[in-house]
Amino acid sequence: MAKDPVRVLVTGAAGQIGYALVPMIARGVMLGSDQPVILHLFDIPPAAESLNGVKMELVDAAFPLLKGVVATTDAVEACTGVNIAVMVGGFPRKEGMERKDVMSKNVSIYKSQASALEKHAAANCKVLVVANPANTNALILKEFAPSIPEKNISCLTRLDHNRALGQISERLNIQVSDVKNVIIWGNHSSSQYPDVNHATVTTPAGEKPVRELVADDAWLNSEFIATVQQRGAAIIKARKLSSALSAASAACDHIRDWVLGTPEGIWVSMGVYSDGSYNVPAGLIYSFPVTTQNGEWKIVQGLAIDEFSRKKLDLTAEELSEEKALAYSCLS
Ligand SMILES: NC(=O)C1=CN([C@@H]2O[C@H](COP(=O)(O)OP(=O)(O)OC[C@H]3O[C@@H](n4cnc5c(N)ncnc54)[C@H](O)[C@@H]3O)[C@@H](O)[C@H]2O)C=CC1
Ligand SMILES: O=C([O-])CC(=O)C(=O)O
Repeated sequence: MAKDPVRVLVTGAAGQIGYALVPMIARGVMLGSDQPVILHLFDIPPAAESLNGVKMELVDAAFPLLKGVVATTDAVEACTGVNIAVMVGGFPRKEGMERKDVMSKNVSIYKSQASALEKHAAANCKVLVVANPANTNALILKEFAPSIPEKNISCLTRLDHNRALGQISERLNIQVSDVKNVIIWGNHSSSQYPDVNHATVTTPAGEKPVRELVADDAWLNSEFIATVQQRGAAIIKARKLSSALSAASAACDHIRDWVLGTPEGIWVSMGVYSDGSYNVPAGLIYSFPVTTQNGEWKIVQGLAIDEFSRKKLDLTAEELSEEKALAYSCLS
C-alpha cells in the first residue's frame, strides 16, 4: 500500500540552497524513493514572485513522489501540519554589519518561526536548522518552542562531516564511501573541530585507522583541520555564492539518517542539544557524533579524547557559549 505523504517545510525556499534542495526532496533523496511528499515552501514577501517560480518549476518537473506544493509567505500556513522543517531562511551578514546586528535579526526571525512551528506543526515534527549561525538559531528556536521536544531540534554540521570525508578520500586517493566515522565537534563555524582520531578506511585487508593510512600527523593536525573549517569560505570565494549544492545534499543526508537510521557501525555528525556528554556544557546546540535508530539520535559515548582534541572541543564550546550570551542579550 502507498505510504501517506510526509509534509516537509523548507524556509528560505526561494534562495540558493532552497533551489537546490527542493528537487532533491521531491525526488526522494531525503526520505526514500517510496515516500510521497508534500512540500511547504516559505519565504518573505519580497521573494514571493521568485518563490512562485520555484513552485511552477516543481510542477513542470512532474516528480512522481510530489503530491502537492504549498508556496507561501504566511508563516502559519507554511508551518501547518509539517512533519519535517528545514530552516534555511535567515538574515545574511552584509557589508559593514556587526555580529550583534546579524544575531539580533536572526534571533527575532527564529523566535517568531519557533512560535509558528510550535503552534501549527505536526506532533513530533523534526527540525533541522541550516541558516547561520546555525547552532545558535537552533537554540533560539528550541527556547521559543518549548513544547517541541529538545531531541527534535538540530542543526546542520553534516556538510562539515561530509567535507572531512571528502578531504580524507582525496588525500588517500580512495572512494569516499570507504571512509567512515570522522567527527565534527562543536559549532558550524571556523572554530569547529574536525576529528579523525576514530575514523577508519575499509581496505581489502580490513578496517584501518585513517591516521595510520595518512601517516602524516602534521597534515592531519593542521592543514586538514583548517581546510574543513574554512571550506565554506573557500566555496564562497570561488563561486561568489555559498555552497548550495553540497549544503542541500547534506541536509538530505541529515534528515534521511535521522528518520531511517544510520547503518550498523557508522556514526554521523549532528548539531544537537548537549546533555553534558564529553564535558561539553549542557544547554548548547553542539555537534556530536551520533547514531540513529527509530527516528531518534543518540550521542556516541566512550570515545577517547586526547589533550589536543580536548582543547579544540573546549574552544568551540566557548565560542558557542559566547554566541548564546550574545543571542540572549538581543532578546532583552
Ligand atoms: N549549516 C550549513 O552547513 C550551511 C549554512 N548556510 C546558511 O544557509 C543560509 C541560506 O543560504 P543561501 O540559500 O545560500 O542564502 P540565500 O540568500 O540565497 O537564501 C536565503 C533565503 O532566505 C530568505 N529569508 C530571509 N529572511 C527570511 C525569513 N525571515 N524567513 C524566511 N526566509 C527568509 C531570503 O529571502 C532568501 O530567499 C545562510 O544563512 C547560509 O549562511 C549555507 C551553507 C552551509
Ligand atoms: O557562511 C556560509 O554562508 C557558508 C557556510 O556556512 C558553509 O558553506 O559552511
